[in-house]
Amino acid sequence: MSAPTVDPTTIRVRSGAPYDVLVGHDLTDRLPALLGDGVRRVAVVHAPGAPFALPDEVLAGYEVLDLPVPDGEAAKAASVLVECWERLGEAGFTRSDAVVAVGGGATTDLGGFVAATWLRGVRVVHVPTSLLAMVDAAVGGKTGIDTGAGKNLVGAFHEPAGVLCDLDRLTTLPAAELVSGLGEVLKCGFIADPEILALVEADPARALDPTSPVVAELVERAVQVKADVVAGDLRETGGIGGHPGREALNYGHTLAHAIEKVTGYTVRHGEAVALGMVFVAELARLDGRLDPAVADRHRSVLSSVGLPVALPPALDGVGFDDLLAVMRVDKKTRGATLRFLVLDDLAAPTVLAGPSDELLRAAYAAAFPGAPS
Ligand SMILES: NC(=O)c1ccc[n+]([C@@H]2O[C@H](COP(=O)([O-])OP(=O)(O)OC[C@H]3O[C@@H](n4cnc5c(N)ncnc54)[C@H](O)[C@@H]3O)[C@@H](O)[C@H]2O)c1
Ligand SMILES: O=C(O)C(=O)C[C@@H](O)[C@H](O)[C@H](O)COP(=O)(O)O
Ligand SMILES: [Zn+2]
Repeated sequence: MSAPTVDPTTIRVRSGAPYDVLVGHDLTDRLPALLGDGVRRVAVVHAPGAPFALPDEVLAGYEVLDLPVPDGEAAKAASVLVECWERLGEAGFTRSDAVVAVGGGATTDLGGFVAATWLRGVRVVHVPTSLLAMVDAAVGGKTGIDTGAGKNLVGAFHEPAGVLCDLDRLTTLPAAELVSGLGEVLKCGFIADPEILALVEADPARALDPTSPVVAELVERAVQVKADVVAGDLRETGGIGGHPGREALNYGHTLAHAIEKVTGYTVRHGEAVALGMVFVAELARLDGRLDPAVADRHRSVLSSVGLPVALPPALDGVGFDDLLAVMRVDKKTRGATLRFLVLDDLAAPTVLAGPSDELLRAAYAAAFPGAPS
């Protein structure tokens, strides 16, 4: 059942071409306003199934090209992208037409990349359906697909014209996916807004209830963090005043992406980010920059909502060297120099460039005692 209709919270992303992220209940009928005037035809990129359907009345004013794509990470493949291009070509899709991507972060990443590449860029509006996509993937304009060498290695920056975070959609989201989304929410807490950590710590059960006002506040706060960061450094070229800029949003992601790749994407993104944050917290602690109590807070708050802080069975038999090999092709790597986002303190992210393999190994052993090297 939907909560009573109230005006959504509007978060403006003040980047290259400013746009709004709407957060609230019962918002689907706002889609035409986000698409804007002059759009006659929409290509709806969506995963299969009822949670990713848009009501007929919302699309009534448009000619609709239905573009179903595989569920989850399987959508982020070159073959799927090519199939979408073929469909757009057959339809004669023009620059006055628009893409609408409805789904989790994998769908919005793929749909955004379709929009970024077709005719060198057409309008896209995201309708994220997972917590993770609402707070992160659909906002900020990073789009892309995976390759055999790793995650998100091909992509483009292409900002949406608007983002519709209808919290009612979270009621069908599987519990494990909500938990995964909390991984990115808590990341925002560590890098920028510690009130997020306090909200979750005060009552973890409410953070796990998609109908609770706490979840609405967490979404709003995490979107605000992302909006602020990308407004300052849209293309990840660097921050100012010692802040790492957009790379801060990559907190925990260097190890996370390697874990996702070596496990064939069977570990959820937010789960992998949780493990990656436990790792970089130990890295920062061993490097003498992070108070041990803050490092420990990673484990406590992540585990309080059921995020993993110990290596899952999917990593059985995987040694640190296997992960290190994948981390060497991370986008933040420069030549042979690996770079990790770490914290000097809560809300004080910085880049640690070129840590020795010994330090990395020690941090991994401290984070995950007994793990194979
Ligand atoms: N572009 C970015 O800035 C950015 C940021 C963070 C993550 N990402 C990417 O996002 C992806 C992860 O996103 P995700 O966690 O949403 O995963 P996902 O898109 O794979 O969705 C996870 C699962 O949840 C299901 N689901 C989604 N919404 C649902 C709903 N309302 N009801 C029922 N089921 C629903 C999907 O069908 C899927 O099975 C990764 O590929 C990650 O790299 C991108
Ligand atoms: O928006 C960003 O910038 C991020 O880094 C957000 C991350 O949560 C997200 O997973 C992103 O897709 C990772 O980007 P990548 O450039 O490391 O592939
Ligand atoms: Zn992420």
